[in-house]
Amino acid sequence: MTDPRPVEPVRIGIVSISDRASTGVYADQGVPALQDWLSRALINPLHFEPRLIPDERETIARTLRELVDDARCDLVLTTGGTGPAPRDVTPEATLDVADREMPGFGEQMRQISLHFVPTAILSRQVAVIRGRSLIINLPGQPKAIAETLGGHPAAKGIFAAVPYCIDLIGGPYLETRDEVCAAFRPKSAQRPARQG
Ligand SMILES: Nc1ncnc2c1ncn2[C@@H]1O[C@H](COP(=O)(O)OP(=O)(O)OP(=O)(O)O)[C@@H](O)[C@H]1O
Ligand SMILES: Nc1nc2c(c(=O)[nH]1)N[C@H]1C(S)=C(S)[C@@H](COP(=O)(O)O)O[C@H]1N2
Repeated sequence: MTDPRPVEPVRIGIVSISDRASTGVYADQGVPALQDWLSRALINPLHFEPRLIPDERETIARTLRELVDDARCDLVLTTGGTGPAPRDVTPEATLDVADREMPGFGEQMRQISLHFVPTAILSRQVAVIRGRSLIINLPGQPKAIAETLGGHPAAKGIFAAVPYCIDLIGGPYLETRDEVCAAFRPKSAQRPARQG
């Protein structure tokens, strides 16, 4: 049996949080790296809402509220500002806008990242739900984006759990390309395969 329903469009907020990239000291690689990975992983038509902002708690929280409440994003990914330096405040700002915490994402990202760098434990990244949107922090190193979303042979990437999480909070049905990211859903939540 094939699924006759059209692939649902998805709205994704992408927030690069960097003092230096946002003031032009270096070119931002966060937004392009996130857009590249998501465009390869997802079959759905994607609408991106990109933002490049400094490491300021109020600015980060305001941006996240705007992306969820006004731009109606189903998913928001941030990159940067998760470490222990005094200006790293992304997790605090994310918790400021949270309805609920999703601790498994941060736990799994640190597990994955330990297969790449011993300093993985320095990332305080969190994930939360606000309304019907999932917000996830990723580390600032541009290479950490593909590492945490896609994973390592020894540790599954976190994106595998994102589609089912978005189902459960009432968002669109995310469909992935298995060669980039094999999403996992319980059998009862799976739709029939697509033709072709
Ligand atoms: N948006 C970005 N674009 C390109 N490289 C970045 C970006 N964000 C971080 N990096 C790189 O990853 C490193 C670690 O990221 P982190 O978020 O800790 O930045 P930082 O040292 O606080 O500096 P800044 O906030 O000015 O980017 C940075 O020092 C930089 O080399
Ligand atoms: N997958 C992955 N995770 C990673 C890293 C990385 O290069 N790859 N860098 C680590 C380092 S060095 C730090 S300081 C923390 C926090 O980074 P951030 O402040 O850029 O968010 O993320 C860690 N997690």
